[in-house]
Amino acid sequence: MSSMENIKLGCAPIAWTNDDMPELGAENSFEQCISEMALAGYKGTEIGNKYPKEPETLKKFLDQRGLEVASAWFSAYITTRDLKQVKKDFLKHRDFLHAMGAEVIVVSEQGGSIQGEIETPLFEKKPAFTEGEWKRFTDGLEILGELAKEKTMTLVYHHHMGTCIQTTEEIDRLMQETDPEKVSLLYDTGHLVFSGEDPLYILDKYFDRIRHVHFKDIRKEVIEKIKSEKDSFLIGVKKGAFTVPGDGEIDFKPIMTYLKENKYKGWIVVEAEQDPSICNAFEYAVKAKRYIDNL
Ligand SMILES: O=C1C[C@@H](O)[C@H](O)[C@@H](O)C1=O
Ligand SMILES: [Co+2]
Repeated sequence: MSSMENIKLGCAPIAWTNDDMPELGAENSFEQCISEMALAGYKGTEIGNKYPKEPETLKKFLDQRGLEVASAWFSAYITTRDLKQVKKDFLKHRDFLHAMGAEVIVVSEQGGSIQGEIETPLFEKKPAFTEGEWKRFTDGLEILGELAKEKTMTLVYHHHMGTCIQTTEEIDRLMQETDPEKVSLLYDTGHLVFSGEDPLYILDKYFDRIRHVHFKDIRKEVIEKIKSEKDSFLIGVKKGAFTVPGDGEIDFKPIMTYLKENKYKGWIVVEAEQDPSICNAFEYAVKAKRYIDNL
């Protein structure tokens, strides 16, 4: 028996205005973004730079459009900054998400990350943790996971291109060396396929730890070019590496079937950063919604 009963479909604002490169979609306003998400039929959103920072204000805007907050990204610097400061920043983020009614907190370690470096080649300069950094990272992440649990929330770790947790081996090690009670996994189809990983293998292996899903597709020919031209992650995004489900290379049918048959409970967030002046955010949000509804 497959079921959509426990799955909520959300949309990320990154297609309207890109948080990593705010010049992409600078012309799109917050209200346009959330109105178009709601019009396209989504039930929730993640949080972008243009969203109001005050929970009551944000709630009012979202309630008017029938949208909930699914989660929001937290850049952790466990391996490079004082843990006291990391915890302080995380608590602020946690409490904001809690006030917004979210149940999961997206975390990505940015110590050593090259994802924001526009001139650094993505594949050639991929970072890796030293043995010491692995220990510092997993210990620190479990501490953040405990802080999430204090509010009955779940830390979901976002594997990501250009970071030290990108490949199957790195995800395996992270899963092995952290307590499932403290660290869960965010499953992002686009990042897995971009990196050359098998998304169904990861889904099946870690289904019990996956508590949040990002659906994004890739354009294979663009990724081949990024590799041959030694582009950075950000240049790759500008060139159109990512697109919405149904518009690229990934077959979402077996992924969706797996999630439904195994009664995945939580959010699936359509997240496809690309240049909105080339690929209109509303048009692509509608395209993704139709494709997913038909799966
Ligand atoms: O979840 C995400 C958040 C973005 O800021 C990030 O760069 C993107 O690729 C992603 O998957
Ligand atoms: Co993502």
